[in-house]
Amino acid sequence: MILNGKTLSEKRLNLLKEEIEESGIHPSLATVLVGEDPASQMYVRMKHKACEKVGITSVRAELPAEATTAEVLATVQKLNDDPDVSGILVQLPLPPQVDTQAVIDAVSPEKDVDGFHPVSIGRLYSGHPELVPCTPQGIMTMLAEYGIEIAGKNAVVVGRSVDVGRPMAALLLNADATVTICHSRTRDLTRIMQQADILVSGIGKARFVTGEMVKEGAVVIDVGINHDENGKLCGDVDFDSVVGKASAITPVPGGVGPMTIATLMENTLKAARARSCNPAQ
Ligand SMILES: Nc1nc2c(c(=O)[nH]1)N[C@@H](CN(C=O)c1ccc(C(=O)N[C@@H](CCC(=O)O)C(=O)O)cc1)CN2
Repeated sequence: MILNGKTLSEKRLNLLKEEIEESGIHPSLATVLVGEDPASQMYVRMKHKACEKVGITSVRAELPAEATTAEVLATVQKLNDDPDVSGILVQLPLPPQVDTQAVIDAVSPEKDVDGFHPVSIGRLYSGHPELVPCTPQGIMTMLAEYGIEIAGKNAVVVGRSVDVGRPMAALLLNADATVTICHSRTRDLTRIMQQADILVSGIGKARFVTGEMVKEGAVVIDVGINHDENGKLCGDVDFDSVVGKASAITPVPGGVGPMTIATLMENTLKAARARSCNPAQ
């Protein structure tokens, strides 16, 4: 079974549009883009397009590639203080001179629609998530929508990044999977991957995961955004060699990526709802 993130995200966005119309709430998302990285520019454009589709107001802050940490922090602070903004998204990666963690820490936890703030991460790891990072939450939505059971399964997450690997592991743990996180220093990586009922790869190596690394019937989730030697977009998973072995697999493109955007829209409504209950925030 191929898990179609493109179709599913469209379905979720249509539902969200209705929900927003009926809610009487006016969510708004502010994006912060520093520099002119073409991929980041494209992702930000996709986010604004999704906002338009579902009825979320969106505003953009753009800073030059040479912006300092202080300048980015001042932009975030302005958005924190703006009562018309319900969610703030700082597009990553930031240029090397900017202190990324300081910027993440500066976003008000109530507006942290990316779910990267330490408060959001703490809530997630304590088993009481509120705003959860969009890519892993999008994967959980996908698993639920396709009726894939998680409780009691062996889940292996390859990659320990703050935006994908770590929150993914926490979500799977909260859903009662037995979770192993692998990383660059993991020994016997192939043997561990072969034991996975659910395998999530977010390591950023083009077509690294091949058929012999995957257990028969495994669910394989590909978070990779890579380009192969011909410049073609591809994931971490060698789709052609894995598709025959997996019981379910996400393609790249058209798998996890669109779910990231749909989840961002859902998080923005969630943040706006919380503010409407507690306008003093
Ligand atoms: N602040 C954040 N920065 C980044 C995040 C994030 O969640 N928050 N994630 C990634 C990039 N990203 C969103 O920002 C993202 C990546 C890919 C897609 C997507 O839909 N990709 C398409 C293919 C698009 C193409 O043609 O290249 C797909 O997979 O089908 C959406 C969002 C890093 N930064």
